[in-house]
Amino acid sequence: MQLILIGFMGSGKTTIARKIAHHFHCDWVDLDRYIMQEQQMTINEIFAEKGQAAFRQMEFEALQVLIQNDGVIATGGGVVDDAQTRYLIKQSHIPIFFLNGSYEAHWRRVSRNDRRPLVNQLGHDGLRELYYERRPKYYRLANYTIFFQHKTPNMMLAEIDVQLPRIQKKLANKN
Ligand SMILES: Nc1ncnc2c1ncn2[C@@H]1O[C@H](COP(=O)(O)OP(=O)(O)O)[C@@H](O)[C@H]1O
Ligand SMILES: O=C(O)C1=C[C@@H](OP(=O)(O)O)[C@@H](O)[C@H](O)C1
Ligand SMILES: [Mg+2]
Repeated sequence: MQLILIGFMGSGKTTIARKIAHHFHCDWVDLDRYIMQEQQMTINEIFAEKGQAAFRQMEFEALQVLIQNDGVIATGGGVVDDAQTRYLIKQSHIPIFFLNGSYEAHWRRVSRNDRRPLVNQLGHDGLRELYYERRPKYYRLANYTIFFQHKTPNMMLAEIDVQLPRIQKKLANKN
C-alpha cells in the first residue's frame, strides 16, 4: 500500500497519515520528521541556519528514497513549490490525496504553535498569499481532493478508503 498526502500547513497530513497506516496495517512516514532525524535539527533550525532552498532540496532527496518504500507519506506543505519535487511525486504513480480547506481553517490550526518557520515569518496575511499561490498546484498534482472542514480524522479515512481502489486501478494502467 502506497499513498501520498499533500496540502497546506495545518491541513492534517501528519495526523491523517498515522490513521491511514493504522487502518491498512502499513508503515507511515512524516517528511518533516524524517528530515529532522537525518539532519539532527528542528525545522526552525534548518530554515534559520541553512535556508529554505536547502530545505526544499532535502525534501526532494528524502522523497527520492521514501517513494521506494511501502507505506503512507505525509509531505510538508511546501513540496509543491519545487518543480523537481512535483515531478518526482507525479511520476511515482503513487495515489496522491490533497487535504483541502479554507485559509482561515488552516490558520486556526497553525497559529497555535511556533514549530513552522513560515507561519512565524509571514504572519496571517503573508501566509494567506502563499496559500492562494500554492492551492492550484495541489489541485493539479492530486488524484483526489478531500475537504477537511467539519470532518473527523475517521471521516477522512473513510473517504480515502472508498476512493483508493479506483485511483489505484487508474494509476496501475499507466505503469
Ligand atoms: N480532522 C481533524 N479535525 C480536527 N483537528 C485536526 C484534524 N486533522 C488535524 N487536526 C489538528 O490540526 C493541527 C495540524 O495538523 P497536522 O497533522 O500537523 O497538519 P499538517 O501536517 O498538514 O501541517 C494539529 O493540531 C492536529 O491535531
Ligand atoms: O508549507 C511549508 O513550506 C512547510 C510546511 C511544514 O510542514 P506541514 O505542512 O506538515 O506543516 C514544514 O515542512 C515546514 O515548516 C515548511
Ligand atoms: Mg505535518
